[in-house]
Amino acid sequence: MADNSRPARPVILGQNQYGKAENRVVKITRDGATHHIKDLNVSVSLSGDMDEVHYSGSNANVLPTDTTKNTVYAFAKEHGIESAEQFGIHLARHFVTSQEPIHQARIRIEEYAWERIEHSGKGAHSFVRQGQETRLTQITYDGATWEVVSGLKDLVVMNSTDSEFWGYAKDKYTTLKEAHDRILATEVSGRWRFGWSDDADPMPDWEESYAQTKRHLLQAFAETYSLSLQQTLYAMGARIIDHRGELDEVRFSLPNKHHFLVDLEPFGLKNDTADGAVYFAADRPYGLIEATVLRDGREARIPVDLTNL
Ligand SMILES: O=c1[nH]c(=O)c2[nH]c(=O)[nH]c2[nH]1
Repeated sequence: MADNSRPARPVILGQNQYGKAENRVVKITRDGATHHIKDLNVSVSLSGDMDEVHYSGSNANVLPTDTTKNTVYAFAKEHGIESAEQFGIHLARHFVTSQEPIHQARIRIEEYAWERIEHSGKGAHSFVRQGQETRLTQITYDGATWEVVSGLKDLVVMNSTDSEFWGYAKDKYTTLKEAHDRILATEVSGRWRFGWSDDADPMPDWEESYAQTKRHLLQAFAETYSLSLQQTLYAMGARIIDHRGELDEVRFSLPNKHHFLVDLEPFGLKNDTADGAVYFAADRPYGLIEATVLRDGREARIPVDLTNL
């Protein structure tokens, strides 16, 4: 039998800690048609009487990192998230007081702030992530003709309801459950091409055009009851083409930022969308939905791959 006892070597274990890092937890609280959101990235790090797992591999003192992850999601559902500080204090106290070998818990939390999208539709469940998007433009001139393509990237938006996805094609590899109430979130990358091409014609008001195009995009996102991200994309593009006569073409690349309902049944907790739920915000893989929306009769010139622009 292998001798796993502490080797007689002039070597000792120094500081050590362990836990589950970057638990992406999104808690929606429903107050009638008004939703509130808490979006956290929670990292748990525990330390204490952990010599044996390092020296001999005995796991007797090790609360699995998987358990620390489950605790984060279960606490979000059971106790809610009032503030990152309150949530972190609650978790740290739990680990230190419930597991004798754990002497110290360090909980690090990043919180992502969301603002409401003001719009004239019903409900208050549409949000835009705080922080500026990056505004973009590309100008091409051959001495006679101008081409101006502007746009933005890194604009993160979410609807916490009014999104479904069902009735899709199925084959033997399909496992996705149909969704009748899901979160729809994306990080918008969009480009729009101006019709203006000739110095003899009046130039568009570039600043006003950007502000209004962004506004229409956000409002279409907020006001569209979505059966797919494809439908929402088209609604955003169509609204821009309808309202902004200076633009001929819009192209969007929309990653579907999946939010999965966490299964809390094993802990006796019901987690369904109807009364405010806890989600795991996945970062990859992600669906990627891309399309061009054109003014009828105009040519599509924005490159298919927006990273080339
Ligand atoms: O809005 C969506 N469109 C899809 O094409 C798709 N595919 C998928 O798995 N989920 C979704 N959601």
